Amino acid sequence: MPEATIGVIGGSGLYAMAGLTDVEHVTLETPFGAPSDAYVIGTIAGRRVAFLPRHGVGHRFSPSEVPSRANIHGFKQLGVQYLVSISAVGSLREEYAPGHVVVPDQLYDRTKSLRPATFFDEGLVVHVAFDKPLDRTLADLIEQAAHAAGATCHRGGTLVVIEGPQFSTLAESQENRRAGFSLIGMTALPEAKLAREAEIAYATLALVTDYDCWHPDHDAVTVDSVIQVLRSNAALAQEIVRQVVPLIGDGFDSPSHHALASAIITDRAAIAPAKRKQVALLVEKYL
Ligand SMILES: CSC[C@H]1O[C@H](OP(=O)(O)O)[C@H](O)[C@@H]1O
Ligand SMILES: Nc1ncnc2[nH]cnc12
Repeated sequence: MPEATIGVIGGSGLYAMAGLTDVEHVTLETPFGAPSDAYVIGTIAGRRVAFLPRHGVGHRFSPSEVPSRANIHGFKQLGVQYLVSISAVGSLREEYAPGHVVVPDQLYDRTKSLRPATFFDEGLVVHVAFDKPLDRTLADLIEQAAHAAGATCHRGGTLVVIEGPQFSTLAESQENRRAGFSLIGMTALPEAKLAREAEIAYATLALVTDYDCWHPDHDAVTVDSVIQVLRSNAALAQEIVRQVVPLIGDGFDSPSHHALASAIITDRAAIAPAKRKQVALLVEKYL
C-alpha cells in the first residue's frame, strides 16, 4: 500500500493538484464503500501527499452524497495524519471578500442528519470531544502558508455548514449573520467529525467565492459566480498547499491523534466481531 502522511481534500473547482512529482493513482475500497475518486499521491518538498477531489473528478457527488466515511477511511489507510480541507465558501462578513482566503477556527452544524456522520454505531458507541473541531497547529501552518503564497488571508471565525444543495434564502442568510457566523459552506461536516474519529488532524482552507445573498451591493450567489472566482483562485490554493507541506515537515503531535483514547463507552466484551473488523484500522489499538 502506498503511503502519505499529509492529505489534501479539494473542493469545488479543485479537482487536481499541480506540482506533484512521482505521481501514483490509488483506487481504494473501504468498509464504508468507495471514496469519491482515486487518490493521487505525489511528492512535494520531499513529502508524500495524498490528494482527493471531494466531489469526484467532474463534480459528480452533491454535498449530501459525498461519501465522507469512505474518503476519510481511505486517507487513514494511506497513513495520513494531517488533512488539509479546501472549500469554496460564501462570506457572511463584509471584510471577508471574494478572492480572500480564511482559516476558520469553528464549525457549526446546520446539516439535516442525511449524512452518515460516525464510524461508530451498531454496537460500538464512541463519543469523541469536538469542542475544537479544527486543529489549531495545522490551522496556524495553513495561515502561515497562505501569507507566504501572497494570499489576502484572515484567521478565525465560524463556518456554518448547511445541507444544500440549494443556496440559502435571504432570511436564512440574515439569520446566519445574526448568529455570528462568518462563512457558509456545505461540506466541512461531517468530514471534520469523521477525521476526528479517525484521529487525523484536520483544518480548513476556505476560499471565499461570494457574499451568499445578504449583501445589498452584491448579486445573490450562483454556481457561475463561484466558479469564476475559483478559476482565478485555484492556482493560489495549490500554491498554499505547496507552501504548507514543508511547514508540516516531520509533523507534530495533535490532540486529534489521541481522540479515541478516552472516548469508547461500550464494554469491550460486548462488541460484535463484525463491527470490530469493520473499524479495526481506526480503533484496534484501544480494544
Ligand atoms: C459550487 S458552490 C457550492 C458547493 O461549493 C462548496 O463545495 P466545497 O466545500 O467542496 O468546496 C459548497 O460546500 C458546495 O458543495
Ligand atoms: N454561499 C454559499 N453557500 C453555501 N456554500 C457555498 N459555497 C460557496 N458559496 C457558498
